[in-house]
Amino acid sequence: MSATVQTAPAPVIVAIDGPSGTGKSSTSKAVAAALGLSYLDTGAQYRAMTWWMLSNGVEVNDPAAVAAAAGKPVIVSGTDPAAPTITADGADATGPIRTQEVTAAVSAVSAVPEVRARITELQRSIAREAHHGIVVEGRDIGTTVLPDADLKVFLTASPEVRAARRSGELKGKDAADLSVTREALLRRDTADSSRKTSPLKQADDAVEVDTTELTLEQVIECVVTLVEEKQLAT
Ligand SMILES: Nc1ncnc2c1ncn2[C@@H]1O[C@H](COP(=O)(O)OP(=O)(O)O)[C@@H](O)[C@H]1O
Ligand SMILES: Nc1ccn([C@H]2C[C@H](O)[C@@H](COP(=O)(O)OP(=O)(O)O)O2)c(=O)n1
Repeated sequence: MSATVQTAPAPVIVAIDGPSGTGKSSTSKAVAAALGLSYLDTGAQYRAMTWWMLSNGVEVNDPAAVAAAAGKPVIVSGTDPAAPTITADGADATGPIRTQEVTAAVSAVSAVPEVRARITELQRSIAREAHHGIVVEGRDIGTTVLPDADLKVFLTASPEVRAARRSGELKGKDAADLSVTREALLRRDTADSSRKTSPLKQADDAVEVDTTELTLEQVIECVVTLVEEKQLAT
């Protein structure tokens, strides 16, 4: 009698990059939940680093001061897509990292090479430890952090649609009008795309998905299909 040996499927690594408001977080969480994978929001890590610096009196527009402090905070990400968490030195950073103050400072902090080196190392170790696979979303995942990812997706959408999505989220909190949100978003795109160290950029082997005319459900379905196709091909 011959025994059939069942081998667990190899962990799948999915990189989802793109500018703000294209749907990276919503899509990545849903895809990870649907496929039983872990989830990592790398933007939350840069935001947590920025929040820690602002809270600890580091001059965020002084790259030398930011570089000197980059090794100090202990940043921990919980990777359950149903309840992702983020802490800095043990303090819950979930709420504070979404303030306008952090959003306005995060591009400057994340452009500093010492910050990127530290957080990139953290991201790679989280991906290595994800035994069932992981969806990692950010700006430089496909190009720099996980260049050997099994699937790379680059989400895009028109600036108008992205601003409308963001401003829909802000209502009742930091209500900013649409044009202010649009300008802030485009400023951040320019800063993130033009920095020297691992700028926001589509990887050569990424699949581009323009979400302008798609519902969130359609984007999720499209990415789930792309992951399943990769899994079947290996
Ligand atoms: N395809 C879509 N259609 C409509 N709204 C969307 C779509 N994708 C995302 N959203 C909404 O837009 C907002 C920003 O999405 P999010 O996933 O945070 O984007 P990102 O992580 O790229 O900044 C959220 O409120 C989300 O629900
Ligand atoms: N892999 C990453 C992820 C984010 N960043 C930086 C640049 C982004 O403007 C900020 C915030 O990222 P986040 O994904 O939270 O931003 P949005 O949700 O798209 O507004 O962090 C980065 O430099 N590299």
